[in-house]
Amino acid sequence: MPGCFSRLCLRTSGRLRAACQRGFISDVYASPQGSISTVADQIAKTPGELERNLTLSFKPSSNTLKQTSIVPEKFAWHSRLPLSCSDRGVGSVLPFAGQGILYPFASSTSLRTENFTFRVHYSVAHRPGKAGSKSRVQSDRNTRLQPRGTGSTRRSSQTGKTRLKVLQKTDRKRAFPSSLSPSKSRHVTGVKERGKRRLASSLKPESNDDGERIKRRRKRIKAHPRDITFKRGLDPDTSSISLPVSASGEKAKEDKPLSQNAKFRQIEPSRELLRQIEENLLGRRRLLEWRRAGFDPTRTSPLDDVPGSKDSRAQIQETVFRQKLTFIAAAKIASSLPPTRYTEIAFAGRSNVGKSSLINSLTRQWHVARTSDKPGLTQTINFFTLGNQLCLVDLPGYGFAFAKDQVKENWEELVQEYVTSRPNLKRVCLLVDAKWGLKPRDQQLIQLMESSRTRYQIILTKTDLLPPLDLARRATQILQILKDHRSLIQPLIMVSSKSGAGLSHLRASLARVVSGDSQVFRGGFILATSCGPLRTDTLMVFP
Ligand SMILES: Nc1nc2c(ncn2[C@@H]2O[C@H](COP(=O)(O)OP(=O)(O)OP(=O)(O)O)[C@@H](O)[C@H]2O)c(=O)[nH]1
Ligand SMILES: [Mg+2]
Repeated sequence: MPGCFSRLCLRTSGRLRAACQRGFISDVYASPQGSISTVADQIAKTPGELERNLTLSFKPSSNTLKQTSIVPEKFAWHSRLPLSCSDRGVGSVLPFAGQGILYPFASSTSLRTENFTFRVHYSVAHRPGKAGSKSRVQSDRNTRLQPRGTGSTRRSSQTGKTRLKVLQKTDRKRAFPSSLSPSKSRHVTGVKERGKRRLASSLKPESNDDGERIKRRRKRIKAHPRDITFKRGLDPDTSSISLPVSASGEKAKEDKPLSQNAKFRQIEPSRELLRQIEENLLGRRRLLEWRRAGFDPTRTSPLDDVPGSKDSRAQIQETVFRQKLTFIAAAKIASSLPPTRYTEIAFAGRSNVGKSSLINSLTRQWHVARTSDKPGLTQTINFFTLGNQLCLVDLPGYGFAFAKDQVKENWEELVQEYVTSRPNLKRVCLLVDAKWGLKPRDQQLIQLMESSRTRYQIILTKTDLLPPLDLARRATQILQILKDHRSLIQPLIMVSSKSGAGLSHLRASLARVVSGDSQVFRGGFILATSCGPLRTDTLMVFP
């Protein structure tokens, strides 16, 4: 019985939470009010009485801990069973039996990181319907099946199971006075408890006596706005589209303008692009797929390793990217920019898009450029030399960042000045998060570079977070938006610093900057042609 408490959720005033999925707390959501650094527990997967230690390392920034509660987020059928919890950390715990909510009221107001160990005791009953395992939950669930005001059951004298039977009988009589076949009725009494619930809903009448269609209520799962686990990487406020059904039964498609999400899904990517994504294992993939292709998922940036190789550094194809990456200067103001000795390639984009990570993974020299999951870490223009030929420039990001407005304005102005007036800047790699696509601030920078004739190339990052089809749509969408831009350098390249997918393409493309034979192609994608999925020696352009 997997996934009993499939998600636990830690909330502080509804803003701070840690989600637990498939038995492990895997995602951590932080807020400006505090942060959780480590959460570890394995939640029950088998029926029975269980006790577990749930340890949270939590750093409050104000007296927020008082309101912290642990809530099983996805209420499973057994979640009404009593839970109990005792506290071995700071504060006390009030078990809220019957509701499945644990309230640890902590008295601590210190701003230090604290470890709280909760001894969570929960009893997990057998699944309803299995022999000898009728529980209180079962009858609770059955009670919920009963619509209000039917009057067909008497609470005091009937068990949940009997009530369900009576309810089904009366419902069927009303909806299908004579049409229900005997075989179907046998089926109704024969199926297990879970099946009964589905059947009961399927037996509901779809139209009344006048032939009018009755609106069926769609079940909407309300997710936390920052929870993108089951979303397809699109705008959070446009995730669910329901087309209303008019009285005549026609869908009012024309009346309502399509949402951003619906428009996005209408994009049809080309076959070449889809093939390229498949061949290079771009997009969100299972580890199994990586293994089948001969990659070792335990390595850093695994898809950037040629299968079977032991020395990953030696496998970097473009010789220029094998050389040592050295930090030489950081500029906060225009006057502190270093002299123009090297050919420069700059990495621009929104904060947290993965600029610094890309510089590290391109050279496979980790931790040279500093990275963080907090937007706004890079606040100066950082120059890194690669041998004596090339300089990779890590620009501060624009958009949301944890920095003062004045500081942000200063660095944004500096970036604009740098990309428009630096004489030895040969290319700007404009990084776009594959999940969010081009944003207005990206378009502003593009306009600026168009007017100053700075050459730029679009690099889609974090491609490992998106399903392959959505990734292809995103690439197509961006190329459509930018199809008439003159300074845009093709091809658009999709990479993931985490998985290493697409990095060899980017190296090949950037190596041309050094050799001086970069061209502006009009509308195309690159396709790798070689023996292995990532041995890209030949680049072809498909218009
Ligand atoms: N899943 C995934 N995460 C990534 C990828 N690239 C970067 N990240 C993560 O994104 C976060 C931000 O990365 P950075 O390289 O610091 O981003 P940045 O653009 O330099 O950010 P600023 O310096 O704030 O402008 C880090 O937590 C990285 O681990 C990627 O390809 N896939
Ligand atoms: Mg950075």
